Amino acid sequence: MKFTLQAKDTNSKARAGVMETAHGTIETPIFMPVGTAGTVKAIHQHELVNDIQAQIILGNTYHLYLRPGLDVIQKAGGLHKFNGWDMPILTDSGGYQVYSLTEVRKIREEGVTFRSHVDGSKHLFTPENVMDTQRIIGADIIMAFDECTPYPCEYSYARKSIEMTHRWLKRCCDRFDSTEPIYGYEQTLFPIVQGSVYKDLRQRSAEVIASFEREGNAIGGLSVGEPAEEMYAMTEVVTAILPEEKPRYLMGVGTPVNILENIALGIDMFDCVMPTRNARNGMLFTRNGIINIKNEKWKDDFSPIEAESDLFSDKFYSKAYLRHLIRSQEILGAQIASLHNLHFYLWLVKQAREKIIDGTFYEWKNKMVVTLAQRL
Ligand SMILES: CNc1nc2c(CC[C@H]3O[C@@H](OC)[C@H](OC)[C@@H]3O)c3nc(N)[nH]c(=O)c3cc2[nH]1
Repeated sequence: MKFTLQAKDTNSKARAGVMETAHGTIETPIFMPVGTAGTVKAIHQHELVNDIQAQIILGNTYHLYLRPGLDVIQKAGGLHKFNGWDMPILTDSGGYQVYSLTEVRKIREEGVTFRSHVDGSKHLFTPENVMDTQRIIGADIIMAFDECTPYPCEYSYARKSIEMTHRWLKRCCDRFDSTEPIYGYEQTLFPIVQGSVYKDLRQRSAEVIASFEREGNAIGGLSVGEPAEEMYAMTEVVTAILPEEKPRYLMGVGTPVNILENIALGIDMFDCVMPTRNARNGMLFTRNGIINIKNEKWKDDFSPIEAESDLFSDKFYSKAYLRHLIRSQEILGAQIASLHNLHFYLWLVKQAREKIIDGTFYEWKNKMVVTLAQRL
């Protein structure tokens, strides 16, 4: 996977670049719609490509391993063939899900045993078998098996945890580098920096991750409930150490404001369930601020969802109609709101990229973060 830096902001650490994968190119900064179980919830493939110009989507090892199962995905010829998305895919390793979705789990040096949240069956994830699983899924970018520490987390626990995450990373690299792609195209492994909210642990983890010299690097263990200032402080510490010429992926982030602030801190790639999950509950992100469409004030507002947007459904449907759909829990409500939010997130990072290239990012970012936080 090749990464070319195209522009760097002079007033911040923001940068614009392009990643080249076996399934196409990705222009950064980029937002990656989350398609946990092999689908971006409520969105059709042609909408992802044509309406919101998504460039890469996410899948998740934990979910896909449990359902539909690796046999189905392998028989299909990999996830791209299975869900018909012939552009780049990134899969997370499942480490986070094992901690966030399962009750009964044990973390050992060997790996993590857990019970499926689907049918209670028992499973073991190890650095080795999670690499094999991601080979079978066939994502272009795969993530190392790590421990995402909770927030808050004792310093002593976080210190022990990064050492295990680093030992697991070595096992991931050994396994990945000694196996071949199954479907004939190259895959890339990203390691993940941990260290909770402790500056010295973040520095140590970033140095160890950088020393593996992989083609891209991720920052984990954030967006787990810590205050935004802590997230920004840790990101700043880590981006000062991760190599400038490799893409940086901040996992699970975030709100539109989080994304702009972290672009300014040198992050290139983002993923978050907020645009789709919150859409289903009626929370719309717009260039003028946040709309809670369920609010009484939109009851007879027949103006378009977002008149300035170039998305057909933003102009075609009214706020009053979408409010009715969401309150009635109509499927169309989830579809319209999810497409709107994803379109907005992709528009926002595209705007950031263009401003970085034309040298106006910093002033634009400082104005936008005020506007985007407004409740309309
Ligand atoms: C939300 N905040 C957050 N997400 C995070 C994720 C992805 C969640 C993954 O789960 C699914 O979304 C819930 C997505 O999977 C498609 C995402 O990639 C993380 N993954 C790993 N391996 N390590 C981390 O330290 C980590 C931290 C996170 N913080």
